Amino acid sequence: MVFRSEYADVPALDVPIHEAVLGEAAGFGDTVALIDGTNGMSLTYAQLDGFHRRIAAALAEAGLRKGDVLALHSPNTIAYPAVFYGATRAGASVTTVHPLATAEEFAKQLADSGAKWIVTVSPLLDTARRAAELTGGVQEIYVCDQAPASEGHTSILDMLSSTAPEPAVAIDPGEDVAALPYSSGTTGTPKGVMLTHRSIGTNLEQLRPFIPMGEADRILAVLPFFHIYGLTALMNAPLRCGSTVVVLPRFDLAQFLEAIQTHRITGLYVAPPIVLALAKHPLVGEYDLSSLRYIVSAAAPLDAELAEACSARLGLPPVRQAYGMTELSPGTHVVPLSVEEPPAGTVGKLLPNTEMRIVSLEDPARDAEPGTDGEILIRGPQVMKGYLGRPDATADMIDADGWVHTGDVGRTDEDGWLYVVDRVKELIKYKGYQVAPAELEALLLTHEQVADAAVIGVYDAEGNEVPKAFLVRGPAAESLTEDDVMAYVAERVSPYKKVRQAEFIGAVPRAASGKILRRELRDREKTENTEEQ
Ligand SMILES: CC(C)(COP(=O)(O)OP(=O)(O)OC[C@H]1O[C@@H](n2cnc3c(N)ncnc32)[C@H](O)[C@@H]1OP(=O)(O)O)[C@@H](O)C(=O)NCCC(=O)NCCSC(=O)/C=C/c1ccc(O)cc1
Repeated sequence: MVFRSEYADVPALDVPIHEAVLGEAAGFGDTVALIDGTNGMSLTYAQLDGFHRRIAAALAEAGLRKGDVLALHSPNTIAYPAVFYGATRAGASVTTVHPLATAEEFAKQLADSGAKWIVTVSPLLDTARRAAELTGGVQEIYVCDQAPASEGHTSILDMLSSTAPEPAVAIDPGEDVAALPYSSGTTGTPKGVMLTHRSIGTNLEQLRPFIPMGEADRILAVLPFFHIYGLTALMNAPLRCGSTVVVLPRFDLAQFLEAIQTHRITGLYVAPPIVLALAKHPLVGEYDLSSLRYIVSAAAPLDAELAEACSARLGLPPVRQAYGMTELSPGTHVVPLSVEEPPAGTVGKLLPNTEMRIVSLEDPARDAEPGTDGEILIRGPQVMKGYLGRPDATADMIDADGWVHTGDVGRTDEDGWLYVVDRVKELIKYKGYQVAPAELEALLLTHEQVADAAVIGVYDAEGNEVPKAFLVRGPAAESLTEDDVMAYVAERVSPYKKVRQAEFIGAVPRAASGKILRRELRDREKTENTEEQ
């Protein structure tokens, strides 16, 4: 059975993303577009419009051409949007990079995406330089700020006085890639997700009616712009509507609460760990959060009781969930703000122009019985173009009829509300960040004393899903401890990918094909936990 959206279709947005978002910017004039929540510096819409055009001109003058890939390697700053839209206006695809990526992780992304240009911030310049050295291929590294440490690198602040002509690049919104975020999808290591101007823009149109934004809205951007969630909900959507975006570079609870109070924030887009803090942390009571009108949570499963505790404590309507994934630009479901009492735990209803199937877990060729659990399949204009340079991985993810196999397990109720209940993909979600078991397993096998390794997600005492490694000792590795191995990994990956639990076992369970039997490890984990209780 194909579920279709109950909402009327919206037209595809067939313009480049910088036009879709900043088309009205000049008209918003002196309205404040962006505020740095750490120091109060701000940019108006007229400045954002002018600055992104100058950056486009300077990049084109430096030799950036349509189809080039530019790596944007920065925490959230007020300069981030100007660089992003400047790059797309010059014809680039922007690959967004985690600011805490190690040089080796960054180098892999540079090599895979073929990036020729890097824009970073001076505190991260060393990592960017090392990554560029490891790959070759990078023509120039720019910085967003000005600091003695970045001498010899052009700052985008210098670009603002460029007198070069603004490039007029012909962009085909349905074909040309605007953003190239990395995601591991349902299996394997991170891959470049090709999101076209049209898929991102149309998804903005699909989402707009349900969480409307306007000039009076003040949105807090603490989730990262480099993930499609932040890029869409915290950058593209509010800047398109003349709202004000208050930007924070990382999540620090006191700074976050202070920013809500000082800037009279009206809307929060968060992930479950922030809902937890808002529901439980004593510090929350010390701030005036009365400006808040709504909270949206996405990126990972949100416990219904926790959501209820959060909205009750803050005197707000229920926390609205949304569902989607990077490969879907990202949204497919949302709980509309206009629905006052959505059922507890739902991630929402299908967005316009979007279709869904829920297929049997035993026999994917069959639909699951109505109301029962099955894998969620999605079709719609927000589906990615594919994984860059990986036709096989793309074909595994998008079938011949255009359905994306999400790897998430869900069911609907009789009113069409979707509930996500489990996951069949091997991916681990640490606080809404993807951790690919295959990537950690490959790294663990580079440890001289580890003979074999498998990684699955387990839950820690706070209810966070965390990576756990099952390890087989190599010969002469009797003295190797779990802590040694965890420290080895921690030195080589971004902090969110750390292995946070480990256990030695006799052998990793594998199928005849060599494939790790993760279910056996999960069952083993469950049995051990039951025995402990
Ligand atoms: C704000 C969070 C929730 C919590 O932050 P945290 O507590 O600092 O933890 P981190 O996970 O960021 O950091 C891991 C470690 O790095 C450390 N860290 C941290 N920033 C630093 C630092 N700048 N220096 C140095 N150490 C540091 C941090 O202290 C921590 O240390 P440790 O635990 O001791 O290893 C953070 O995890 C976070 O941003 N998560 C969300 C990720 C995210 O946006 N995912 C979206 C994927 S796309 C998607 O799902 C789309 C859905 C969607 C669906 C439908 C829609 O309509 C729209 C969207």
